[in-house]
Amino acid sequence: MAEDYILAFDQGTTSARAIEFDRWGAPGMVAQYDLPQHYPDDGWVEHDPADIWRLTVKAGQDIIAARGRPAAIGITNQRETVILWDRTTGEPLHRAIVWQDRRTAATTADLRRDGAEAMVTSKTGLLLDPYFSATKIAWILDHIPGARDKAAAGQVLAGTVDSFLIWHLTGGTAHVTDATNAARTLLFDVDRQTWDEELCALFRVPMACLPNVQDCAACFGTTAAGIFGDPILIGGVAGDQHAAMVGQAAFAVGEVKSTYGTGCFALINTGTRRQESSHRLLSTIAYRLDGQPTYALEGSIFVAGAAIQWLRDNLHFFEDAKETARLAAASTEEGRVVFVPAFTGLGAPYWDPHARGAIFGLTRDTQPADITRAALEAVAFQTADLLRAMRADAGDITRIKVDGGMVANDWLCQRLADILDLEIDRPIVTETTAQGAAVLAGLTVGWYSSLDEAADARRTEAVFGPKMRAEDRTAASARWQDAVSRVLSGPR
Ligand SMILES: Nc1ncnc2c1ncn2[C@@H]1O[C@H](COP(=O)(O)OP(=O)(O)O)[C@@H](O)[C@H]1O
Ligand SMILES: O=P(O)(O)OC[C@H](O)CO
Repeated sequence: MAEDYILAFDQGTTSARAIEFDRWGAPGMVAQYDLPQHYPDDGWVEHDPADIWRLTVKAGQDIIAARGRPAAIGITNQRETVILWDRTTGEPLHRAIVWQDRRTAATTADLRRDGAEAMVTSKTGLLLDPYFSATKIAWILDHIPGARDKAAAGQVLAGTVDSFLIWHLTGGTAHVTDATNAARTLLFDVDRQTWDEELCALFRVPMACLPNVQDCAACFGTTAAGIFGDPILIGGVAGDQHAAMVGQAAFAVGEVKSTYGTGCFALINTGTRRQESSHRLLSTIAYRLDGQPTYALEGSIFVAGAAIQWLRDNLHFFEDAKETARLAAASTEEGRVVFVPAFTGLGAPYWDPHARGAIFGLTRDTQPADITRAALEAVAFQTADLLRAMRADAGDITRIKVDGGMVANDWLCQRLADILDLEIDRPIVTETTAQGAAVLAGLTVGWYSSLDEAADARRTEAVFGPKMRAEDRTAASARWQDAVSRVLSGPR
């Protein structure tokens, strides 16, 4: 079925995936390769750009070898992660510094102490936290000998993972990104829709390093001959959480999607006028089409599925994440064990990069099943913290659309419904991130005339409703709040 499918790349934190989507939004063949993680120091997380490139190309080649040439390519990616590379050779200056990395916590704390946060938040919708790209770019420029001189001479290009991939896919001809990825850097004015001189000066990032910013559905370039055979148009790009808004068809004001992968990211559509948060949520771009941004409020949790991976890889509680549903159901303790997985600090609404993880309530008979259950419950409690802030900012929420690797877990979906006290709507296609990238590319090549037309593809597979007694929910939430208060680092 050559040219009758869109090839969507989902370059996530833990894997490089390529997925085939047809016109009706149905996924076909999937090629996936795990991405090696590097943890060189406490709170540091890196990826090798050569791995990101090699595994992405390999995944794409697998699909194209089996299915022929696609009509277009869509790209979605882990956000905030930055790569700097040489304009002539394409050689990276350093490993990618990943969104979870906290090495620049002192820089953002200093800037906050200097009173910069109000200006930064009003322009970017973000907060001063090491999560975002700007301080990571400056760190590489400051720590690689000669990098600042090279950047001053115009020899260094910087970008998020989409930008790095597109530059290489187009044979070094297109240095571009999309508005949603740009909006995560701390360097992009989300009202004026441009890189901002004052922000670039504050974070010491030369503007000349930054890519051109385009709509999410646009011509980003064509692949260089040879990588995937004949050239293919790259027609859609969005950060993964934004692509998931598209895949989940969360187009109406007030619609919420929450994605459960390595981390958890909940976004509520706030329409074409940007709304600022009064409760430490981020104000970001959901997607931008024809120059018009649609905005969202976002709550970001750094550790969701990553806690499951930690139980699997470090504590060897199980071999496959799938086993967690059975283990959690087998746990007989009633929520006495509370696990705060603040491995790399806490995100929204706490924003504490110095917090670290802890498990409370252990007794002589605590079993792996109890700790596994607590790891899944932590995902629900953290989402509850986000939704509390979201409701305070944006009004009532009665249903959320969920997706991501973790929502295959029925126990977790039921727990989410119980703790959040609302309906959890799980779609048939849970690869909504890649689906969103395919939809954006489909808009560019004329498969769809509007987002709404593409949205017809979304179908609900299951709805989980709350079953927990209100007093049990209140007691469980109080245990969680108490545990969180114990891991917060306090004023520094
Ligand atoms: N059945 C499951 N129950 C709980 N967690 C799961 C399950 N399946 C996968 N996960 C977790 O989900 C994450 C993978 O989800 P995915 O959406 O692929 O992540 P990412 O895009 O961040 O790489 C992993 O952290 C894994 O531990
Ligand atoms: O790769 P994921 O799916 O964990 O998403 C990472 C986020 O984009 C980080 O902000």
